[in-house]
Amino acid sequence: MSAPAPGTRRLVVAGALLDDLARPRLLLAARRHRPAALAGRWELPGGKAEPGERPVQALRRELREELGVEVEVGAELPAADPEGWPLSPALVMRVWWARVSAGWPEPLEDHDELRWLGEGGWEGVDWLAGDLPVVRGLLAALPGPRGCEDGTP
Ligand SMILES: Nc1nc2c([nH]c(=O)n2[C@H]2C[C@H](O)[C@@H](COP(=O)(O)OP(=O)(O)OP(=O)(O)O)O2)c(=O)[nH]1
Repeated sequence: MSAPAPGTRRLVVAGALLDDLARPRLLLAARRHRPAALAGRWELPGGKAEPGERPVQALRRELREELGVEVEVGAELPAADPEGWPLSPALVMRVWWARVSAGWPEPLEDHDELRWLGEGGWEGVDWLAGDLPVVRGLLAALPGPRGCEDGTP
């Protein structure tokens, strides 16, 4: 299959919401209840950027609409593809580390459950297929013995 032409996929933005950006332990996962084809599967909260909308601005809007929170946005999780993490032939996703700065996350729109996944449990829900490499990328990017560094002081 040939790669999609650059810029033809719709951008999805998502937050890897942590309890603490400097010493992450908990990651927030959200279970979709719609559409039917995705219901019951878990994802990172976020959504589609509108045409002309800056990606981080879109992320803040989506998290406000979906979870009712304001966030501190950290670094982006780099993907091998400069456009982001492929989700489907039509969708590509960019992901930022983030932390809730105001409010408490509630499943207000597309989700019926939110779960803070603890250490060792980040892969333990039924993620949407495109999210598995992302979650592994998040784990690999964690500092210290859990991640790509060997933890040697
Ligand atoms: N938000 C989010 N969407 C994901 C992830 N993984 C994944 O495959 N997707 C897919 C599911 C959807 O097909 C698409 C995101 O669309 P969405 O329905 O959340 O977008 P939206 O809130 O802007 O809603 P709409 O405009 O389509 O009504 O990307 C993920 O981790 N987070």
